[in-house]
Formats: sequence, structure tokens, C-alpha cells
Amino acid sequence: MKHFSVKACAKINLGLLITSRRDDGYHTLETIFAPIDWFDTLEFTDSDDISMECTNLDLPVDDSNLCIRAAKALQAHTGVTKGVAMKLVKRVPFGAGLGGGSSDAAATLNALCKLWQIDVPSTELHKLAVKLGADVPYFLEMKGVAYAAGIGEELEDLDLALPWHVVTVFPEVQVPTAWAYKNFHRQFERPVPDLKTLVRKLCNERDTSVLGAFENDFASVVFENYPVVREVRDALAASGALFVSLSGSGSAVYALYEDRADAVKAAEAMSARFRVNMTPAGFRME
Ligand SMILES: C[C@@](CO)(OP(=O)(O)O)[C@H](O)COP(=O)(O)OP(=O)(O)OC[C@H]1O[C@@H](n2ccc(N)nc2=O)[C@H](O)[C@@H]1O
Ligand SMILES: Nc1ncnc2c1ncn2[C@@H]1O[C@H](COP(=O)(O)OP(=O)(O)O)[C@@H](O)[C@H]1O
Repeated sequence: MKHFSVKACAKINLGLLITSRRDDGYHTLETIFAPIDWFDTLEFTDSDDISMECTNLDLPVDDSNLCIRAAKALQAHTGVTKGVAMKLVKRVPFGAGLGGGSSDAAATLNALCKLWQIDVPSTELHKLAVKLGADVPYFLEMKGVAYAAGIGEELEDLDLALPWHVVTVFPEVQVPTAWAYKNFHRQFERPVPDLKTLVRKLCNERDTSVLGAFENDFASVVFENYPVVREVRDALAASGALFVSLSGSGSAVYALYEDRADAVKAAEAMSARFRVNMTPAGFRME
């Protein structure tokens, strides 16, 4: 019997600028993805059929689950008839803008190539990943800070890590991604700053003067409609952070700290009401 487990880390978005709406309704964007040390664990055991169980009973384990969708897509694409029994230890909150489901899907694609002993060209795996979600290629192909364009699938590895401690708070409310894309305040005509150059300055030179350019286009509509998310942002902003932002389409809010003691203090204060993660400076996915 073959059996192994893998970690599926979450991400935050440092800046998220929505640049246009495509004819198919999807939006193009520019963003910087950074991994955080908040992760699900996935266990894979060979089996005749595809099945899964999950520690979080609120998450369906039927054909809507991204792990099952990834396994079935890979099976259909390759013609493999083997199955897998999956167990998902779910820790990353969902509806949070942390990409936990996308990370699970990417981990499943990678793990099943190994379990089923198939060699799928990376261009084909990339296409399967995009069909599962625009964020899935990031988790499939990158380990650290990356620039993304297109709908999030055109990636460039920047070979950087954030030199600050990151505290991420889930305000215990979910923001549906589709709602956020429908309701954000459009600014398609605005000039877009060069996020790649700015994030290099930020990480290599620790030039925090550029942080103001890392706007998130979902922030205003989410803060307007979800008072508790605003409350978390305000509490983090008052806790000695260098920078506070919504991640992706929310609801999670993260803060960057120079001083570890400030980060620990803020994380402890927020954990009285919310689920919180602290990621050390320099973190990369394994
Ligand atoms: C906003 C971002 C930023 O990293 O992440 P999250 O906040 O969800 O983590 C991504 O663009 C989330 O992309 P993805 O993970 O594919 O979103 P999905 O939940 O699959 O998409 C839900 C719906 O959002 C809209 N959508 C999604 C991606 C995109 N580039 N343009 C869109 O307009 C589409 O209507 C889609 O049907
Ligand atoms: N394995 C999974 N983990 C998390 N969410 C999943 C999974 N499979 C399907 N979903 C669905 O995808 C939605 C978005 O999940 P996720 O990617 O974690 O959050 P977000 O898009 O906010 O970053 C969830 O609300 C859930 O309904």
C-alpha cells in the first residue's frame, strides 16, 4: 500500500490591481503572491476509487471539492484508471482570500502524479490547474514570492521572501470571490505601478516607502460591506504594524511587522476572537 502526506500552504496578496474585464467575464489583474505558514495537510493512499474525507464537516467532500475535482481532471486527462483515498486536515479558513482550496487542488495534482507514477508535461498540468482556479498554478509551480498577471496564471518567480513577520487574521466571516469581482469599484483607466520593481525594492532594500503602492482593489467594497473586517484592519493598524491589507478578495486581513514582539502581541490579542496565523520573516514553502 502506498501512503504519504503533504502540506498545502496558503498565500496572501501584496497589492491586487484589477486591470480589465475579459469577454468571458473573468478579470485580469496584477498581484504579488507571498506564501504564509498556514497550511492544510493532505494524505493520499492508493485505492480503486477516488474518495475523500475531511476534518472540517462544513466543507463538502463531493464532486464540488477541489481535491476531488483535481483528481478527476487528472484521471480524465491521462486515462489513468487508478484511484486514491484522500484525507484533508483542513486548517486554512475558506472564503478568506487565502487560496486554501486552490492550494489543496495543486497539492492533489502534484501528489497524484507521484502516486499514479505518471509523467505529465508541466504545460499540460498548468492548463489543468487553470481550469480548477486562477490561483492554482501559483501553488503548483512557485515556492516563494511571485508576480502574477493575466487572471493570476501568468507567473514569474521573483526569488524573494518577505523580510517581515506576517500576522494573518480570519475575521470569522466569508467573502465569496464571485461577489467581490461583481461589486468592486472599477478603476481600469488608472496607471498601474510596476509591482515587480517595487517588491524587489521592498524585499532587497527594505524600502518601506513603496508600501503605499500595494493597493488591493477589493478593499473598499469589502470594508464597506463587512464591518468586522474593517474592525480587524483598524485593530491591526493600531498595533505597530508597518502595513495592513486585505488578502485577495477577503475576508482575511494581514499585517507586516519589523519587530517580532509586536507581531506576537498583536497575534495574541486577535486570537481571543478570531483564528490567527503568524508567519516568520523569510518564509518559503518547502
Ligand atoms: C481574488 C483572488 C486573488 O488571488 O484570490 P482569492 O481571494 O479568491 O483567494 C483570485 O483572483 C481568485 O481566483 P480563483 O480562485 O480562480 O477564483 P474562483 O473562486 O475560482 O472564481 C470565482 C468567480 O470569481 C470571478 N473571477 C475569478 C478570477 C478572476 N481573475 N476574475 C474573475 O472575475 C469569476 O466570476 C469566477 O467564477
Ligand atoms: N478543498 C477545499 N478547501 C477549501 N475550499 C474549497 C475546497 N474545495 C472546494 N472549496 C470551495 O471553494 C471556496 C473557496 O475556497 P478557498 O480557495 O479556500 O478560499 P478563497 O477563494 O477565499 O481563497 C470555498 O468557499 C469552498 O466552497
